Amino acid sequence: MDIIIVGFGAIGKGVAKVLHEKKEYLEKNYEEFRVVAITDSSGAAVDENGLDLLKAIEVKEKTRKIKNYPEKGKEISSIDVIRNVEADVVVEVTPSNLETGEPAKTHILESFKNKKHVVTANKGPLALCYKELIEEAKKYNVIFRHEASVGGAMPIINLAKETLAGNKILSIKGILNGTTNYILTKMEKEGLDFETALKEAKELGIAETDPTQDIEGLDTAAKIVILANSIMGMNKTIKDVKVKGIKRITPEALFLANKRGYTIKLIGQIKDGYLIVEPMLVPIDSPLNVKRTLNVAMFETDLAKEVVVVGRGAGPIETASAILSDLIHIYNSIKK
Ligand SMILES: NC(=O)c1ccc[n+]([C@@H]2O[C@H](COP(=O)([O-])OP(=O)(O)OC[C@H]3O[C@@H](n4cnc5c(N)ncnc54)[C@H](O)[C@@H]3O)[C@@H](O)[C@H]2O)c1
Ligand SMILES: N[C@@H](CCO)C(=O)O
Ligand code: NA
Repeated sequence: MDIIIVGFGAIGKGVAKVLHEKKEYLEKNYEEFRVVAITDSSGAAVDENGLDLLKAIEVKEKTRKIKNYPEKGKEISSIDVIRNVEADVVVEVTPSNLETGEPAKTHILESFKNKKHVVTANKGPLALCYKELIEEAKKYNVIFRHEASVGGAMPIINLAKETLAGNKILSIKGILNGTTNYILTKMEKEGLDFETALKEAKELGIAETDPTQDIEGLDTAAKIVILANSIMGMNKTIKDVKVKGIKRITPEALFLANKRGYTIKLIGQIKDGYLIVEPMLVPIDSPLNVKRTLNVAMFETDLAKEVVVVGRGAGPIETASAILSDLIHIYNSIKK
């Protein structure tokens, strides 16, 4: 199966690393998953026989520009690669823009028009025009998967759509941002100051390209909009979310909360049609009290009753895990 990776930052490189590591596994159980093009803001590397993924990662890490890939690098836009390079699937992992959804929205719609399936981790277009994307995928008869867009490696979207199929999801409450959970945990457990904890999160490759999206709760807001629309049948946008971030939370506030048997977490919740993101007091022994980059989601359903999932919500390899599972789903759907 031939793949184009659009965006070659923390997640794009994570996908390349995982596809390289899992090469034998994939050939034995499915077929060769070849990356025939990789793009970033500088241009692209294109090889219809499949790029050398370790070389691509090395070029990006050394020169920050994938167009410097030897012989196969060129100055060409992602749109032209999507239009002109033969491939089965586009993996869209450019930065999430929560105002316009671009450039991802155009990349995704252009992929559909060119009969390419899409797997994305990008929250922008999903939070701003979910219905339009689903309708366009149907119109061009292509598969559109986005497990990585909420909770990273933590199974949540496909879990609700597949394993909990038939259930009515009555409410969802959880921690859906790894960066803020990492910062709150480091402040609480190690007394680290906010800026140092944020710097560490950036070094881990878990923060957004613009980390204010994490800190101000907008990343979590985008995710609960995606959940509301994709697994609860709503039609919401990010403007429907009441959002508060964690800027005001201090190590002292966490210490005081601990003294009373609580911690403080950035909670996103969807209940009775309302979408809210705010720091909340959480009992120390609550299933919501997960640490560092972990995410957690508590579903209330009509048949299965309460279901709680925990997993790593961010990180290049962890997020690539969700992208790989969506790629395998597409393989199983088109090649069998
Ligand atoms: N980092 C995580 O843990 C994580 C987890 C889940 C989802 N995501 C989402 O995955 C996406 C990528 O995140 P990241 O951490 O890799 O970001 P990043 O900033 O590390 O990388 C973004 C990449 O996109 C490229 N890019 C920017 N504009 C482009 C364009 N027009 N065409 C092609 N490439 C372009 C940049 O050159 C860079 O290579 C984001 O939407 C993010 O919200 C990230
Ligand atoms: N910056 C996001 C990445 C995962 O969407 C987080 O910290 O959870
Ligand atoms: Na997920």
